[in-house]
Amino acid sequence: MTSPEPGTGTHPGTSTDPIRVAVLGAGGKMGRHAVRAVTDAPDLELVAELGSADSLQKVLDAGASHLLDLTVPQISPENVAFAVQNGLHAVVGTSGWSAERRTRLREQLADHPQVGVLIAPNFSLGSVLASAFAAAAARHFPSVEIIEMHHPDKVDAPSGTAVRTAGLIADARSEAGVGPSPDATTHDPDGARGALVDGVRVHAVRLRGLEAHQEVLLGGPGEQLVFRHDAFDRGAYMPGVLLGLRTVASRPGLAYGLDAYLDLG
Ligand SMILES: NC(=O)C1=CN([C@@H]2O[C@H](COP(=O)(O)OP(=O)(O)OC[C@H]3O[C@@H](n4cnc5c(N)ncnc54)[C@H](OP(=O)(O)O)[C@@H]3O)[C@@H](O)[C@H]2O)C=CC1
Ligand SMILES: O=C(O)C1=N[C@H](C(=O)O)C[C@H](O)C1
Repeated sequence: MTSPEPGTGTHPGTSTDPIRVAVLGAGGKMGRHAVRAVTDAPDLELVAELGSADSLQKVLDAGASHLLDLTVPQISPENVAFAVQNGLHAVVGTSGWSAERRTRLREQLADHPQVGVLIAPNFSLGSVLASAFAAAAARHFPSVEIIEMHHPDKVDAPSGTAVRTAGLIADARSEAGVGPSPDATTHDPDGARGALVDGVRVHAVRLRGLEAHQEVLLGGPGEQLVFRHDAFDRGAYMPGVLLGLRTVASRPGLAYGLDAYLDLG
């Protein structure tokens, strides 16, 4: 009998071998937290730390079984394609994974049916729940808008979380047969109404002092419901990072959103 692949135990941490993790973007703000979290986890082993000057060959030389991508939107698809081609599972926190990029990745995965990839626009449990609750509520309100607020060093806009939330809202409304909000397309000659993502207005604030925050505003006649989530520290994402690393090998194919690994009822 062959021994199980690392990290494929029925329950997290039950396989005998540690999950061998290479962290890409290890010197970045997320990467530094992830390096600590992986090092501290008894069932995980940090085998490689890569920055922008490193060759991906370092991942293979280190014998990694899992790649954790916390880099930049321009390079992330290349990193994940490398993982898939080499039979490594990948957990991806980097933003910028558009529908086109996900389609291309699914095509790559078709040739490697044993490989699992998780693209998690947000690893924080609170954020995932807030987006799910907002999507469930959005079918009952005519108006819905998203305000995402981040530190000014963020390279992309709108945030991956806001794009994902808009997608969930659009799907929920479509399934309920209510369609996009009629209020999303009001007169907007100067672009002051924000980006239109899957039929949902998204406003991006970049402000010194902020970390990562999002509000989904739902409006109906005479009332407003607001779902707000605040991440004050990057530690908020680490339980989700570890859950992703422990689960991805047992979920071949592409999972988009950490909710795929959670029982949200
Ligand atoms: N999913 C989630 O829950 C979260 C996702 N994010 C996302 O994660 C990503 C990283 O965020 P953050 O840590 O704040 O960003 P940082 O700018 O702090 O870090 C990015 C890192 O990527 C590295 N990098 C760039 N190119 C490469 C490359 N080719 N190979 C390896 N490393 C590379 C940089 O290394 P170097 O310094 O050597 O150039 C840098 O250390 C962003 O897309 C962000 O939106 C952020 C928070 C939570
Ligand atoms: O860059 C960040 O900081 C964050 N990026 C992710 C995103 O784009 O949604 C997750 C979180 O919002 C923090």
